[in-house]
Amino acid sequence: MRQLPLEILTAESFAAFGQVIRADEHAQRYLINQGSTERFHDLADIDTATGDGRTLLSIFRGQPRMWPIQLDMLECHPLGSQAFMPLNRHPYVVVVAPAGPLDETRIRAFLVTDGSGVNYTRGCWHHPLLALEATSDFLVIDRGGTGMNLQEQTLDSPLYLDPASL
Ligand SMILES: NC(=O)N[C@@H](O)C(=O)O
Ligand code: NI
Repeated sequence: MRQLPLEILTAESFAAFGQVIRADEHAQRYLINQGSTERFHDLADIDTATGDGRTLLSIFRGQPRMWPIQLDMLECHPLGSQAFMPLNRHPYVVVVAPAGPLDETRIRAFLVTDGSGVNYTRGCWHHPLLALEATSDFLVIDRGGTGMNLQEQTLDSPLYLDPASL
């Protein structure tokens, strides 16, 4: 079983898979509401318009995964993007690979500990939600509508997330 190291999530390291959603100094931001509110503007490319697509806003309540964490499959959404924004500060793990035919050598894992969210681009391979430490709620924005928007693939070689790489 191959160990998959956990990387730190940055906009640059995640660029091939989508956007990092973070209210920080890198965002386009400006004051609104007579200066009482700061808007961190347009943080992710929400892509749900394919076909009769419409944008869904949901909450996913993820149960914490227990170590060792074995990964046997990835999935992708060929018709739209999918964004996850944590509603608490519990850590979680994002496992991704570039869109297109799944190349298992290009699977990467990111540990998120600062409350940042992620938006997977349309077709980006990812593992279903991997919450850690506690039951965790995530605001999820993805595509509703007709068409098969979930493709799953079993890995030829299962992977283990390597906690020692933290
Ligand atoms: N299937 C579903 O709605 N959830 C997955 O897409 C996921 O990425 O968690
Ligand atoms: Ni998904």
